[in-house]
This record gives sequence, structure tokens and C-alpha cells, in this order.
Amino acid sequence: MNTELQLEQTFDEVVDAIAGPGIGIFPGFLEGAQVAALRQDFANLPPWQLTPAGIGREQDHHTNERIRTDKTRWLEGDSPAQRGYLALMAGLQRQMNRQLFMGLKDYECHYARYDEGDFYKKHLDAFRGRGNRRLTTVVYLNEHWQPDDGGELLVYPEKGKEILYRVRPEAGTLVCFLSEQFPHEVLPARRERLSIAGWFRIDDPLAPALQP
Ligand SMILES: O=C(O)CCC(=O)C(=O)O
Ligand SMILES: [Fe+2]
Repeated sequence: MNTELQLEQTFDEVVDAIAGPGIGIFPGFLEGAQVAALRQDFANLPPWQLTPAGIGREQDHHTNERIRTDKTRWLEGDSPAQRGYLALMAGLQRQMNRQLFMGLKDYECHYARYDEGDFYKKHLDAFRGRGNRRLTTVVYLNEHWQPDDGGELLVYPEKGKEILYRVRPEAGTLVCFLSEQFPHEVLPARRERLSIAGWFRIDDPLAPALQP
């Protein structure tokens, strides 16, 4: 178990990354036992509860297989594993708000399964002044991801085509970034790829992203 002190230190590292470059990658953010519990929870879901993911203006969910082909299921806290994860992210939200005054009001997240060949083309999770997603989180649930397995998350700068980060979706890794600032894409994987993607939201889309 992570002690509270360890958790606070980990959250501090995330806070520093967001206050600095606006993005951070944290291998081992989730412990092995947590990953295993979430994987089991995901596997327990009846297949009909997984739906082709929506894209577009948050609520305006229509599927578009040219952009993304993963299948998702929102976490609603209906198992101990989900409640544990949501509690962890609530802790991160508190620390963000305390230290960076980000005004994060709530958190929504979904399991995502990318079957072999599935992808998510380059996109932004939020657009300035529109919608209320402010901070993106993705954690991965895949043990022993090999370089040949593909499925990397590529992250780009706000303007420009060079790749800032190439992230292997290895179990326990957290990626966290300002939703409006980093275009990103998921390359096709050669094996099943499981994750939890989530967004901290604010009330006012016009508020500045960081208020030092
Ligand atoms: O799974 C990932 O690495 C990123 C997923 C993503 O970009 C999204 O769901 O918006
Ligand atoms: Fe995204």
C-alpha cells in the first residue's frame, strides 16, 4: 500500500509537471495490486457495456471510426477497484487545486480497450474557451508491453509536428497534461491495449488554465 506521505509526494511531482511544462509521465503511478484489480474489474464487465467511443464536443457523442476505434465504458464507482481509483484521483484533484488553484470541479473517466489494430488519430481533448475539460489523465493496465507491440501514445507540442513524447502503455504509468495544449494520438497496437482515460473539469471554460 502507498502511504499517505508517498502519495502526497507522487501528487507533488504531478503538480510540478503541470505547473512547469504542462505535462508529465509517471511510470509506477499505480501499484501492481491496483493495476491487477482494475484489469480484473474491466474483464468482469459484460461485453455489451463496452461501446464504440464517442468523439466531438464532449456531450455531443457520435462515433467516428475514421478518428478512433477503441471501445469505452465510464467508471461509475460500482466496484471496489473503481472506487479506489476514483478516490486516488480525487486526492490528486485536491492537491492540484490547493497548490495551483486550478478550480477543478470534478473528474470523469472511462475504461478504454483498443483491440489489435485499433487507433485514435491526432486530436486535442479540449479547445480553449469551449467545453470544460482542463486536465487529462491516462493510466495504462498492460503488463510487459514490448517495443514491438506498438500502441504508443505520441504527444506533440501545441504548434509543430515534432514528437515531444512517445509513451509505451505499460501497466501503472500515468500520463497527465493540460487538455487544451497537447495534441496526441494513439498508434495501432499489435495486442489488446487497456487504459483508463479521464478528465478533470472546471465550471468556466473561459478561466485561465493556471492561476499562479
Ligand atoms: O490511451 C491513450 O494513450 C490516450 C487516449 C486518448 O487520447 C483519449 O481517450 O482522449
Ligand atoms: Fe485524447
